[in-house]
Amino acid sequence: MKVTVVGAGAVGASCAEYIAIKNFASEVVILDIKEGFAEGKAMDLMQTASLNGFDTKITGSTNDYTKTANSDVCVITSGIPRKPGMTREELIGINAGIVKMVSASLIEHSPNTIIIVVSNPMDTMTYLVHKTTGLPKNRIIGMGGALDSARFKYRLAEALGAPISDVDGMVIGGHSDKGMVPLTRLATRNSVPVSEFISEERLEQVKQDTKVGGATLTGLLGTSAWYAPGAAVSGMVQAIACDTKKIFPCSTLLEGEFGLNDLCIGVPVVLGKNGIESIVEINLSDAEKSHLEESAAGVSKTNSLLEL
Ligand SMILES: NC(=O)c1ccc[n+]([C@@H]2O[C@H](COP(=O)([O-])OP(=O)(O)OC[C@H]3O[C@@H](n4cnc5c(N)ncnc54)[C@H](O)[C@@H]3O)[C@@H](O)[C@H]2O)c1
Ligand SMILES: O=C(O)C[C@H](O)C(=O)O
Repeated sequence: MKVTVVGAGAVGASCAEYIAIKNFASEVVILDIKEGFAEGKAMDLMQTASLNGFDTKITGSTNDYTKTANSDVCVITSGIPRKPGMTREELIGINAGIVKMVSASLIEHSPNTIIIVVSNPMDTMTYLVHKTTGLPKNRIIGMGGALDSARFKYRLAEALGAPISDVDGMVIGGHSDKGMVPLTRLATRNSVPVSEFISEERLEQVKQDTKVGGATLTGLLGTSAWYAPGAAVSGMVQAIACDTKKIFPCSTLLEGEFGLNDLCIGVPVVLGKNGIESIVEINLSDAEKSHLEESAAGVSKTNSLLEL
């Protein structure tokens, strides 16, 4: 399994590190436009191999896409991150051009690749890759829900006073401060609905804290987060590499599923060797449906800013 990560910045390097540490890929290529940067990150990471016990070969490339040839999975993290006070949507102007150019270059050298889009605004960037590359829909996957769900579980565990491993939950909808739909009704502690343990008010607080998870970290760090994003991507790449058929909420092109059309937004999907193996159309309550529709309207509004 060969994986390319475009963007050797905070998120790209974290993706490469977690993929390598999990030791399921034979090769990871990191590519960046900044001279020598990807090569430096790759060398630094390779010098952790004997310490962390992995055999994945990591190499770097300064914008030379021939080095990425025949990648099975390509992860796009290139682009600017937000600063405190900004929304992800404000990044569209710069990131759309980068994502369009990068995805075309990747596909030129790896026509059979599966693409995972990370750059923000992620749902719109995923839609852009659909509109401009012609790759089949199962091979274009946006990463947002896996991260948002991890943050949801972190907040749930905090509220419950429980270990995170005892908690399960999922966030669907757009990867934006307003658009996330944490499914509190379906969240559990060891199979028991979390509503058995905490009040509606506390659960509402968990929901709100989850939705602004990225903004909270951006406020603390001065730029957006990277560890959990990298770990979330590595989990998705592993599911594809090992054909696990695990369910992740991912941004995918909807063609009638959940009553939505012509946009990419986070819904549960099965990930395996073909990328998105299927969309899992779970039953939503009326309130959840209307939150997902509102979220979709927000994503479509951002999509309309694309010059297609
Ligand atoms: N979807 C998510 O859940 C999620 C999570 C975290 C970050 N992000 C997004 O990921 C992106 C990257 O964040 P970061 O913190 O790593 O930023 P960063 O600035 O640390 O890294 C971005 C890298 O992209 C490189 N780059 C820019 N243009 C390029 C091009 N044309 N070709 C190759 N490389 C190029 C830059 O040189 C830089 O090294 C941002 O848009 C951020 O909002 C998304
Ligand atoms: O918050 C951001 O802008 C980055 C990313 O989308 C995140 O959720 O961490």
